[in-house]
Amino acid sequence: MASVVVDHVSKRFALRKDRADSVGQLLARMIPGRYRRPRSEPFWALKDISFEMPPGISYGIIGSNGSGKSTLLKILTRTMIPTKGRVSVNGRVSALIELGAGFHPDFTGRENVYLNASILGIPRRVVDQKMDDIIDFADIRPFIDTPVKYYSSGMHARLGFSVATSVEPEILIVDEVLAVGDEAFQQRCMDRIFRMKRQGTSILLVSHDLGSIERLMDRALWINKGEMQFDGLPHDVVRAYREALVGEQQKGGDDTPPVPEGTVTLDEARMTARDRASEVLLSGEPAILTMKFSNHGDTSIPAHVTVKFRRPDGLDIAEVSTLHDQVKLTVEASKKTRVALSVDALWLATGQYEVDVMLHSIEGRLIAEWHQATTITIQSLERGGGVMVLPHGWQVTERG
Ligand SMILES: Nc1ncnc2c1ncn2[C@@H]1O[C@H](COP(=O)(O)OP(=O)(O)OP(=O)(O)O)[C@@H](O)[C@H]1O
Repeated sequence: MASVVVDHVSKRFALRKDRADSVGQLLARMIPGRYRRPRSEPFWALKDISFEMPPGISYGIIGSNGSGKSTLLKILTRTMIPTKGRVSVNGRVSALIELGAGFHPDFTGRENVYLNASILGIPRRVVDQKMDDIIDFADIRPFIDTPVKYYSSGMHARLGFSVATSVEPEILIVDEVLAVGDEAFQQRCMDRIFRMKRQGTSILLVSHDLGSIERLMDRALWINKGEMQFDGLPHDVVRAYREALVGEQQKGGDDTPPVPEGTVTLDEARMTARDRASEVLLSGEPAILTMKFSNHGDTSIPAHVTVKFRRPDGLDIAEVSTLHDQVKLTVEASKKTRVALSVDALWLATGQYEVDVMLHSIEGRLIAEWHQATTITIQSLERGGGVMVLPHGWQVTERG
């Protein structure tokens, strides 16, 4: 049985249309007998959404602002009732949806941990055992006995996330709240989410961080203006969503002229071992791909670089991009721009591999692509078949 079933769910809000056009109209409303009920119009924030999340499967939900993602999560956690359709959620749910939701402002952080846990049915004895971990992960020890109304939004988010993930849920539902924390904290959150996922927790994560959705989730859902646009593998959903975003940007009056062909050239692309002077790479060793671009035009071009590693038979092995990793880059006019991609380990089997390089403008237009910009040779000391070298170990235990 699926752990989450969303069955033809729609949600209608009443959108108030009672804008007063003048102070006179505003005052007139206050006169007894002249009060009119504000006019309202129905607004469907969700329209006929259906999907199923099997146990242990993690879903990322994406969509532009106001598309209905938070509304869907609120319906799943039963803080909101659907106008049509039904949801069923099987398993112990822990959710982090609104900043500080479930926190009582006058209670201290510690008291709120107990309060939250008791709502989730976690006994006090268990919370006592976990308290130190919860405080440490949230990194708020000096403030744990201070009422949460004095917490910053970052402290709220840290404590909320720490509690929600420390109670060993079967289903973890997280909205974009993580975005308020600093980058180091966001990284720790993503690491913890990933660890929980590996241990079997189903994650439902709303995020604008498309790279994390692609890396960490098993499936993705794109909600567009309240409607289900795409339910599929993260890579496919994210790609379709990105393409739509680029299309919209272009429609929205992107009048930067296309960069003429030949304006940017790739003068060099070379992959070498990071810690020794060698172009033959040992499988698993750190490596650096150095690219040198020349911009022969007289306008600097803010751009994104994408690098794709391929096997000569066309199998895509990996693709990375400054867009996904949110790295800013400008190919300066009449200059050379050096871009280095540092790779911690390429666990590839012995063989030759091809590297393609693409350059896009920030509006998403292809400026140039260099198919087989360089070739890399990998040598592996391991025997065995397959595409990759598997870092591994064996353990044999004799019994009896
Ligand atoms: N209680 C409410 N009353 C009226 N309209 C609402 C209510 N809650 C949400 N909406 C509207 O429903 C739509 C969907 O909102 P929702 O917060 O679910 O979007 P979202 O995809 O989570 O957006 P974001 O990425 O900005 O968080 C928006 O237009 C919002 O203004």
